[in-house]
Amino acid sequence: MTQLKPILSHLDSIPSTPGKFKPDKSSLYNTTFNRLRFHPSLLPRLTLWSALFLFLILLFLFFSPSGTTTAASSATIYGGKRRNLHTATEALGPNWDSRVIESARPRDKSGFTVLVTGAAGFVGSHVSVALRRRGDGVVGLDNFNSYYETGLKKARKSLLEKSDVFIVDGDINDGALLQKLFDLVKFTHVMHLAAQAGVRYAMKNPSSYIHSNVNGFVSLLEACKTTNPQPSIVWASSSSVYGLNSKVPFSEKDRTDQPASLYAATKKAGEEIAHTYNHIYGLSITGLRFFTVYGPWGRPDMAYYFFTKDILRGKEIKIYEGANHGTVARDFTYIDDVVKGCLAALDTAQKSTGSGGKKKGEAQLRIFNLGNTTPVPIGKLVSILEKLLKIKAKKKVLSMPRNGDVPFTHANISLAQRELGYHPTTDLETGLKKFVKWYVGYYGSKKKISSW
Ligand SMILES: O=C(O)[C@H]1O[C@H](OP(=O)(O)OP(=O)(O)OC[C@H]2O[C@@H](n3ccc(=O)[nH]c3=O)[C@H](O)[C@@H]2O)[C@H](O)[C@@H](O)[C@@H]1O
Repeated sequence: MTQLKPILSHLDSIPSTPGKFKPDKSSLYNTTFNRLRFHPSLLPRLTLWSALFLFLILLFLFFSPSGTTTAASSATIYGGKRRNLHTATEALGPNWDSRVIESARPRDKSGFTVLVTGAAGFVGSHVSVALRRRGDGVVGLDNFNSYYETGLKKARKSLLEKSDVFIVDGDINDGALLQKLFDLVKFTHVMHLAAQAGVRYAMKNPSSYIHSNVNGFVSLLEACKTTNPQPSIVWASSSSVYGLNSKVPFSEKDRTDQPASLYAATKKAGEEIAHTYNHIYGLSITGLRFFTVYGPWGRPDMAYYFFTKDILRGKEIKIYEGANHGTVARDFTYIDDVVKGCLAALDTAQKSTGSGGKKKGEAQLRIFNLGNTTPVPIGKLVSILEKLLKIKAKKKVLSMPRNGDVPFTHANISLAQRELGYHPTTDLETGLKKFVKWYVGYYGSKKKISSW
């Protein structure tokens, strides 16, 4: 197979990292010296004391936490990498503020100005491009963490730059950075897609879920609530909130109090937190429950993605089955359909009602399923991939481990159909065909991939 070009050549970077806060090392001891009158007999003692004093200062600067006492840190969330979140403006890159302002500018006055968190992520990059294409102003925010290959996130960022979308390299937990962004730009909307995703990884790194999906969300809502005017917020919840719910298809009215994973629990917590901020501060908030979103520029931690990789490399793949050899199935939803749902949610979002951190009236609070309504067994997913890749997979069928996975998902989308005009049109085979085409183009020829 010949090498194929990435199919999303419309998608876009400025490397910049929140740097360390530089303490003002002003000469604290100068005044002491000036007050002393010189006497020759004082010289040795003076030298000794000054040296000691200087040593103590250096010792303090060396061992004190980098930054001020207010500097938050996301230390050890990812592989022990310490990252100071207190933002030094200069560390955001040259002319970052003018780049933010430029990127935020809509093509015409009726356009939105949207802050997209998680803009270097799978859904975030697609939504950012779609918004920019129709003329909205878009500023991205992403911490480029190493949960999966950062090269892929950087490649998405480069594509976004080609569409004139600037991504700020920063964390939603960094309140000082959010403040700077909200001071610079009057965002009409926030599309909050930054999250710690993945169901099974929650057993390996639980704190990363609390950090991003709970603390991070609250940090963002705090910034939104105080800014004036308050933006309308649309954010990514998850089908996983239905957990052990057995009533199908899943409707927004069904119970969501039996999460099967910590990931699901943090998304459910997000929905409750959204309720609180809507209730107290008048923020207009719409949550979208995504159902296993897949497609080009997808997430390498998801089954369809690493199955493709492993089939191409001739590596065995594990296919889970439920109790009594029950079928495990997912309501796989193609990225373009989800993007349409996200844009429709932004378009129908009412304004927030609060100002100056105070509620002025009731505000909109919504939740929608964004699924495909056609659950597909995992075995079928694999056979479609085999057909598209023209390679027989080495399969191992085993009982689903107790890892947070749920046996099936199936969306009832009538609410989103009615209120958002959401009509998904892509079946799994069509969507996977586009994914495989992209995958081979992105990673190289089949021959090259299998020799990794
Ligand atoms: O829609 C959602 O709410 C969720 O969809 C996905 O979660 P999931 O549906 O579990 O997607 P995958 O991790 O790609 O798993 C898909 C299916 O493959 C199965 N699987 C996974 C891994 C494996 O080795 N073998 C296997 O059969 C899983 O049990 C599951 O049924 C995303 O990873 C979540 O971030 C998202 O919130």
